[in-house]
Amino acid sequence: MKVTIVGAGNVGATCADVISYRGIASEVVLLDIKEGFAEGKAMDIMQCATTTGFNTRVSGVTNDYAKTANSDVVVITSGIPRKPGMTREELIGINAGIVKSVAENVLQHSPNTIIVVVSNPMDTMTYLTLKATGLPKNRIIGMGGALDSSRFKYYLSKALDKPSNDVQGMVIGGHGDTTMIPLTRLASYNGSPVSNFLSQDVLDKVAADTMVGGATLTGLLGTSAWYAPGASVAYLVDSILNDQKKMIACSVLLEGEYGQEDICMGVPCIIGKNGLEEIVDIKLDEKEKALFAKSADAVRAMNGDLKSVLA
Ligand SMILES: NC(=O)c1ccc[n+]([C@@H]2O[C@H](COP(=O)([O-])OP(=O)(O)OC[C@H]3O[C@@H](n4cnc5c(N)ncnc54)[C@H](O)[C@@H]3O)[C@@H](O)[C@H]2O)c1
Ligand SMILES: O=C(O)C[C@H](O)C(=O)O
Repeated sequence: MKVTIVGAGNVGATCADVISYRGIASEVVLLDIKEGFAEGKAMDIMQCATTTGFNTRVSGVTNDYAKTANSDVVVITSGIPRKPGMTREELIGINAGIVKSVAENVLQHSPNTIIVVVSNPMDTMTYLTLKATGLPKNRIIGMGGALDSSRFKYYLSKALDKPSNDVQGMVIGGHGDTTMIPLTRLASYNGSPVSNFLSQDVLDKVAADTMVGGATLTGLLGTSAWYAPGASVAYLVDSILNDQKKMIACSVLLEGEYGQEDICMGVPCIIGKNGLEEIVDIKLDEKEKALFAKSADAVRAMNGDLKSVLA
């Protein structure tokens, strides 16, 4: 199976590293516009093959889309990341043009591919990719919820003082500091509701920390995060390539689901060899439904800024 990752920066290269290390795909192509950069990242990753024992072939190219031909999955991580103090939404001006041209280029050589959109503001970039390419909704998947959910489980595990892998939880809604919806009511510690162990105040703090999880890391690192983002993309790609049918919160086109139309937002999705295979209705309560509607209003307002790019 072949995966192309466009944008060999922090997230793209980490994703390539995790995919190869875990043997998720037989071939990974990294593509970047910076001369020699993807080639260098690929060479560095390939020099781990004997020490970590993987067989994936990783190569890098400078803007040569012919080398990406017949990819099963294409991941778009090209574009600029935010700096401390910025929101993801402020990236739209530069990233919209990049994402649109990248999506058009990859489809020329991989017309049947499934596209995973990572560049921010991710929900709007996913919507843009869908509108610009006209691909069916199952083949355009935005990655954000997998990452936000992993951060949610991290903060829950810290509050519980128990291992992350014993904690279950999901974040839906927009992938933004104010639009994410960590579902604390449904989160559990090995099947027991976390509210059995944590007070409402602590749960509210966990949700608040989760929502600004990316901003916190951006403040610490000076640019946005990459280890968990790269690993989250690899997790999603694994579910596609190996037809795992995992339920993962992904940004996909809603056509009535969760009360929304003509918008891409994070909802629980079954992800398999066809990409998006099902949107699962997890029965939100009235409060969660109201939060989802408010989140949708914000994402829709952001999508309004795409008019000139889509014209
Ligand atoms: N959805 C998420 O959960 C999530 C998580 C982390 C980062 N991100 C986003 O992913 C994007 C990348 O983040 P990063 O930290 O890897 O940034 P980065 O600056 O390290 O890497 C971006 C790379 O894209 C390349 N690039 C720019 N324009 C290109 C083009 N037209 N074609 C090919 N390559 C091009 C750059 O040369 C650079 O190497 C940002 O927009 C960031 O906000 C999203
Ligand atoms: O925070 C960012 O800007 C990058 C990414 O969306 C993240 O959540 O890490």
